[in-house]
Amino acid sequence: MEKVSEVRCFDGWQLRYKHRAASLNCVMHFSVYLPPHAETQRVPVLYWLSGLTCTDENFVTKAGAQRYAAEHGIAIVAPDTSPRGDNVPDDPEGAYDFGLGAGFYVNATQPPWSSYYRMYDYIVDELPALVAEHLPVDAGRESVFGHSMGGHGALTIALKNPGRFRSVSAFAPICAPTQCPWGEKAFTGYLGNNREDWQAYDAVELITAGARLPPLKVDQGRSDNFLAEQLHADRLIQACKAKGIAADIQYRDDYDHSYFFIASFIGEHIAFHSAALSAQ
Ligand SMILES: N[C@@H](CCC(=O)N[C@@H](CSC=O)C(=O)NCC(=O)O)C(=O)O
Repeated sequence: MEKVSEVRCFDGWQLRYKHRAASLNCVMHFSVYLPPHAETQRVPVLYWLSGLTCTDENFVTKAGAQRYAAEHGIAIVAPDTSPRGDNVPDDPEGAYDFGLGAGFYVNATQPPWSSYYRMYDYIVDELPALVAEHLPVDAGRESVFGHSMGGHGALTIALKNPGRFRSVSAFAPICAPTQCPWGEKAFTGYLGNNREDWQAYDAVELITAGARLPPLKVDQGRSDNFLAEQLHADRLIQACKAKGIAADIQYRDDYDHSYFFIASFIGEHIAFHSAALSAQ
């Protein structure tokens, strides 16, 4: 992989890399924050999955996470949200909720998407292997968090890999993508018309089917324009309750879907992950 930028930040480094991604059949960029502790030791690593329309840079420039990552001695890896490049197919109408910037963290099975859109494999296998090979992280101490489409990604990746992640958290996640317009459009395109195939990437369905979760924290703004139609936090609360899963899922009055909301609670999320990542 090739470093494309480095900036000093809270005595650590905000870094950006590019590399050829075999799982996505294209060149990808990702960002990494390394805390000061990484100069002398391997540090735990937290993967941030962004939402629709984002690249790896939205989180880096808007969430204000670096101060907290530096305090807790945690690296944060922020990947892009889809394969990229002139050859990569996009939504035929250029819509923001499918194709470029909207990979939904699944492995597409339908052509032409299946030749590039394998974001699940990229996030679960290829990127962590690359990070562990080249950066001073402790690959045995990993957690995952994300926003909206990325919150869906974080939840489903934690659910599908029991024992791998120490903790999972999400801001305004798409909790039941098989039951909302964003998810129905994306899953029809990437996975085909058989709705049974979609369930493997639906957090509420996976929890209801008995999948295990590490400690879970979710924040959801009550003034989020997408809450009623797309996100369905109540269904996540109900699914956890039905399975006796003790999750910290909170509604936040007046907060919307934006990075202002994320920046307001990012410190609490990183402290939550730090507790799990530092436990023996
Ligand atoms: N049409 C809107 C919707 C895009 C949007 O709100 N994107 C969110 C994530 S939504 C779910 O995955 C986002 O994080 N945007 C980037 C940002 O920096 O705020 C639009 O295009 O605005």
